[in-house]
Amino acid sequence: MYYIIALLIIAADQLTKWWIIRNFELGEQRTVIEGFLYITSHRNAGAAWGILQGQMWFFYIITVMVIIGIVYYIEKYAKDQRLLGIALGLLLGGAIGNFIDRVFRKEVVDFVNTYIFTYDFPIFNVADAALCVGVGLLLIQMLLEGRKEKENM
Ligand SMILES: CCC[C@@H]1OC(=O)[C@@H](C)C[C@H](C)CCCCC(=O)CCC[C@@H](CC)/C=C\C=C(/COC)CC[C@@H](O)[C@@H](O)C[C@H](O)CNC1=O
Repeated sequence: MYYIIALLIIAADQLTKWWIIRNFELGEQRTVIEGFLYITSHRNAGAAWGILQGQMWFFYIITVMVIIGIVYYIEKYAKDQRLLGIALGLLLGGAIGNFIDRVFRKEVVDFVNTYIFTYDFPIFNVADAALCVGVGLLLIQMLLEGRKEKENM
């Protein structure tokens, strides 16, 4: 079930990246919301904030470990915990989405360019957004889990 979430994320991620590559010159920018949201065709051969540029083997190893860990957790724990399953599905989709880029393109296609309170946030893509939402949901799940344990004490 949660694999469907991952598949939807991968499809949305790869479709948007494909659309960007077909319709945008590298570096081309189009305004969506003046001063807040732009679409900018960008490439990143590293991880968040462009760290570890070109370290593809490192990314392959980390991503494969992340994917194995997520599938293990889905099989073991997400049967009865919906929020956990959704978070893991988002993380799985995001990790695979960027993994596909790294394997076939040796770099990740980014295009969402937001200025959050004038801070030029790094340009990201659907896969990154899914990863971040997944991380956020995991944190919420852990907080809820912690509270439940306290109540049961
Ligand atoms: C989101 C994880 C980044 C993603 O990790 C992945 O692929 C995973 C599955 C594989 C990595 C090799 C391992 C994780 C490295 C951890 C990391 O990097 C610190 C994460 C902080 C994060 C909190 C969760 C903040 C937010 C950042 C950004 C996302 O904002 C929405 C900026 C994204 C832009 O710099 C964009 O150029 C990035 C480019 O698309 C490649 N993306 C990746 O490497």
